[in-house]
Amino acid sequence: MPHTQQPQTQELTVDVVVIGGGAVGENAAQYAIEGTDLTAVIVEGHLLGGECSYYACMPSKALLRPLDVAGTSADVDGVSPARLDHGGMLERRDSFVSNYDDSSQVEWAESAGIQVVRGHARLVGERTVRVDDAAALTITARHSVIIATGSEPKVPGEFEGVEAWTSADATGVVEVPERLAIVGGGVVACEAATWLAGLGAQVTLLVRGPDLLSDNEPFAGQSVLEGMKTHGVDVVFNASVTSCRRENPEATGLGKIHGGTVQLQTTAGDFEADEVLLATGRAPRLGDLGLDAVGLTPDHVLDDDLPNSLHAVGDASGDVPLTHWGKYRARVVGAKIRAAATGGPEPFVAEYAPVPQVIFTEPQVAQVGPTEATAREQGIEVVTAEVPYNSTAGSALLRNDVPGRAKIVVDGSTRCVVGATFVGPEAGEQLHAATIAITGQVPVHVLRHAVPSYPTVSELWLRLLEELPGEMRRPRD
Ligand SMILES: Cc1cc2nc3c(=O)[nH]c(=O)nc-3n(C[C@H](O)[C@H](O)[C@H](O)COP(=O)(O)OP(=O)(O)OC[C@H]3O[C@@H](n4cnc5c(N)ncnc54)[C@H](O)[C@@H]3O)c2cc1C
Ligand SMILES: NC(=O)c1ccc[n+]([C@@H]2O[C@H](COP(=O)([O-])OP(=O)(O)OC[C@H]3O[C@@H](n4cnc5c(N)ncnc54)[C@H](O)[C@@H]3O)[C@@H](O)[C@H]2O)c1
Repeated sequence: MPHTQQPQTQELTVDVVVIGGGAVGENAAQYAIEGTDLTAVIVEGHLLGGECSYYACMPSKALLRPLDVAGTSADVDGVSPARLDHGGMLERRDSFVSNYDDSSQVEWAESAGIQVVRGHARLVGERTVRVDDAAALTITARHSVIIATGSEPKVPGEFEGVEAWTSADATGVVEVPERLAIVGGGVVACEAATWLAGLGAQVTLLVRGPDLLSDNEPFAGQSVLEGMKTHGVDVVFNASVTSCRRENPEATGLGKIHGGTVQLQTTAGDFEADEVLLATGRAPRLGDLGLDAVGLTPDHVLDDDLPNSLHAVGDASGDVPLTHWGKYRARVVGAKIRAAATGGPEPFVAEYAPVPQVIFTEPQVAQVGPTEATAREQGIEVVTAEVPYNSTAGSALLRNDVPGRAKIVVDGSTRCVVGATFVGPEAGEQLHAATIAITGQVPVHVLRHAVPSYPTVSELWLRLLEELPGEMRRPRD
C-alpha cells in the first residue's frame, strides 16, 4: 500500500468529504465534482477500491472464470478438455487484485481531482470529519459528507472464537482446505463452493433452509444444485449449526487455514472439517463512525433520515449490496450534490430502475427485477413465460449439454416486462437486454420487433414472447 500524501495542514476544508473509498465512494466523489471547480477528499482506512476490488467481486470472478472455460472445454465435441492449473488460478487472482496494492486506484483518484487521505474517519460535528483520533487532521466539508463505509460479514454467535473464514479468506485463498464446510445457501456460499471445489477442496455446504439461492426463481437454485453435485459438492439442507468448536483457533492470515480441525453440530447431523467458511450475509458498516457525535444512530442512515449535508451510499446505506447498484446510486447522489453546490440543473433521475444481478455459478444465474413470487406479493397482475435455455439453435451450440431455463415476468396491465431470469451457460450476458426492456418500459408487442440474430442465445427472447398469450401480440385496446 503506498503512503499517499497526507495534507500539510491539520485542518482541511473541501467541498465534499467521502468516508470510505470503495467503488461506490469513488463514484460518489467523482460525480460530485466532475466538470466543476469543486474539491473532494476520500478518506480510506485500508485499500482504495474497497471490498469489490480486493476481497469480493474481482478476485472471486478471477477464480471462477478458469473453471467456466475448463467446464466448457470438457463439454464441447471437438475440443480436448482443458486441465486446470490451481497455482495459475491463484496467480490470476493475485494479478486481478494487483497483489493488494492500490497505487493505480490512487492514481485514478488524483487524476480525477480527488484527494486521498489515509486513516479511519469519524464524524465529529455537522459536515466535520476527524481522521484517526490521535492524529490531528480535521476535515470540514463546505457542502456534503458522504458515508460509503461498505459492509462487514455477519458472524453468528455459534462461531465466536473459532476464527472461521469469511468471504475475504475464500477470495484470498492461499491454503486450500482438504475438507471445507460452508455455512449458508446464498450467493457467496454458492460462488465460493464453486471455486473452492474447483481448487480441490472437498466442500460440504450446510444450508439452514430447504433450497439454494432462495431469493431467485426456484429453478435457479435447482440448476445450481445439479451443477454442484456434478462437481462433488455435498449440499446438506435444513442444517442449522447449533455449535462449532475448533482445536487451536489462530489468526494465521488471509486465506490460510485458521487452526485445527473444526467440529460442527447441526440439526442435520455432525460434521468435521479443516476449515469453515461463513457465508451468512453482510451488515452495513456503521459502527465506530461517530454517528452519535452528530445525534444520529445507524437506523437514521438505514431509513435515509439524514440531514441535508449528510448522505449514505452503497452497502453502508442498507440499499441492495451490489457494486453496480451502489455505483448507480452514488452517481445520482453525486450529481445531486454537484447541482446543489453549483446551482446547476437537477440531474434527471428515473422514477424506477430495476436491480440486475449475475451469480457466477455453474450454470450462471442472471436476474433482473422481481421474481414471479415477488411480483405477486407486490400486487402486480402477473403473466409469465418460461422456456428451457437450450431451446434456441444458439444455446444448443454452446455446449453438448445445456442446462437451465429462461423466464420473463410481465405486468398484464401494462404489458411490459418487469422481471427476467436466465439460468444457463453465459446467462450473465443475456441480462442487459432484459434490463433495457424493463427500464425503457417497452410493451411486449413492440419487443417482438427487436429481432435477435440467428443463431444466438438471444433468440430465447423469441421463444419467451411466443409463449405469452396471443392477445399480447397486439397493442392493448
Ligand atoms: C465474496 C463477494 C463477492 C461479491 N461479488 C459481487 C459481484 O460479482 N458483483 C457485485 O455487484 N457485487 C458483488 N459483491 C458485493 C460488493 O462487493 C459490494 O456491494 C461492494 O463492494 C460495496 O461497495 P462499497 O463501496 O459500498 O463498500 P466497500 O467496497 O466495502 O468499501 C468501503 C470502504 O470503506 C472503507 N472504510 C470503512 N469504514 C471507514 C472509516 N470509518 N474510515 C475510512 N475508511 C473506511 C473500507 O476500508 C472500504 O475500503 C460481492 C461481495 C462479496 C462478499
Ligand atoms: N455475484 C454477485 O452479485 C455477488 C456475489 C457475492 C456476494 N454478493 C452480494 O453480497 C451480499 C452477501 O452475500 P451472502 O451470500 O453472504 O448473503 P445472502 O444474504 O445472499 O445469503 C446469506 C445466506 O446465509 C444464510 N444464513 C444467514 N444467517 C445464518 C445462520 N445464522 N446460520 C446459517 N445460515 C445463515 C441465509 O439463509 C442465506 O442462505 C449479498 O447481498 C450478495 O448479493 C453478490
